[in-house]
Amino acid sequence: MTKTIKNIGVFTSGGDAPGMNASLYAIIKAASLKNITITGIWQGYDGMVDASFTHLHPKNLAPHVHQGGTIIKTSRSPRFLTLKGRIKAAKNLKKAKIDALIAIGGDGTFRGLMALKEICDIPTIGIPGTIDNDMMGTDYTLGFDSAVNTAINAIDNIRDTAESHNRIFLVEVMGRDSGYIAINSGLCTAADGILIPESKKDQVLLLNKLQHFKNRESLIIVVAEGDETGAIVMAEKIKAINKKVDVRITILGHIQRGGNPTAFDRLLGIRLGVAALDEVLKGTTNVMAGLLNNKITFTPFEKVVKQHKVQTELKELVELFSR
Ligand SMILES: Nc1ncnc2c1ncn2[C@@H]1O[C@H](COP(=O)(O)OP(=O)(O)OP(=O)(O)O)[C@@H](O)[C@H]1O
Ligand SMILES: O=P(O)(O)OC[C@H]1O[C@](O)(CO)[C@@H](O)[C@@H]1O
Repeated sequence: MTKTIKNIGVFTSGGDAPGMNASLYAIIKAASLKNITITGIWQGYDGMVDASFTHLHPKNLAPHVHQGGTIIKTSRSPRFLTLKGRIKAAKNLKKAKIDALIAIGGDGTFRGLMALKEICDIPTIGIPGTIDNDMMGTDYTLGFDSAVNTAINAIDNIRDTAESHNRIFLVEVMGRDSGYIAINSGLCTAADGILIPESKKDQVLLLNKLQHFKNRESLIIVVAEGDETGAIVMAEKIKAINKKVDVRITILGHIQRGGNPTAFDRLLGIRLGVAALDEVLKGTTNVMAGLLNNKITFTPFEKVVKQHKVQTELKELVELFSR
């Protein structure tokens, strides 16, 4: 028989992402209306290993819905990667009478929940929270839309100075293994080239175009962090084939992880938060709540692996606009 769930542990893990606070708020608000206690676990898996727990009330979260980051903090926890660390975490959850877990994080976070399952039968549900948008089982991850908008604003600013000097700018955007931020921000800023890890053709197209480039106009090239060469090496390649070009590099970095979440990310966080809560209360376990074709869907963690493929339609757009 499924154990009655009265106390749910909630945590954020991996890279923070705008929309995490909105999602936490939704979970806590919905839980309070069902008389369910929400225990916040500080700093991701580190808080589980250290028994760093706190009671959360909707009033704690409502003033933070519009803010990026995560008020209960996050971590990449090497200790939880060890069996010793996970055994300690499982004991702490039991001692704190936590009956179920909701985790907001990326695919690494869900791998962590699968590892925990081997030593502890607590039900777990995941909410995709990463700016990289690199997960199966959802069209969008929390924070992606906000990160893309941040990158677009930055690239728009760079465009002004690039135009004024007729320079080539290589703008590196985040995405450890994924080109989604580069594709969306590049297309929305009319970039002249978009380099992503999922394509091998992109560099060839760009270098062909730049061979005879005269400094009579500017060019914006958006490069994904996870691209096989990256912005710095690419700048060298460009200078090697065309000595006349004036190239500058801007690495946007963690600026893309912060800032207020967009309306899309706030609403996504709220929808997935409430759906995750309802589903875990039904006794469902080891699934991630996602949004597929604008419908809430639950996908087993085993299938939520890094998504290295980009839709053909988007890839074709990248090639079209890189010519
Ligand atoms: N195989 C695993 N076994 C146990 N724990 C894991 C495993 N993989 C990841 N974790 C835990 O999950 C944490 C978060 O994973 P990771 O750092 O990969 O971020 P993520 O959730 O993928 O988010 P992001 O996409 O923002 O990087 C890790 O620091 C580690 O503590
Ligand atoms: O938090 P860290 O360790 O700097 O991680 C940076 C990585 O996290 C991500 O921002 C995803 O959260 C990647 O795009 C990036 O490569």
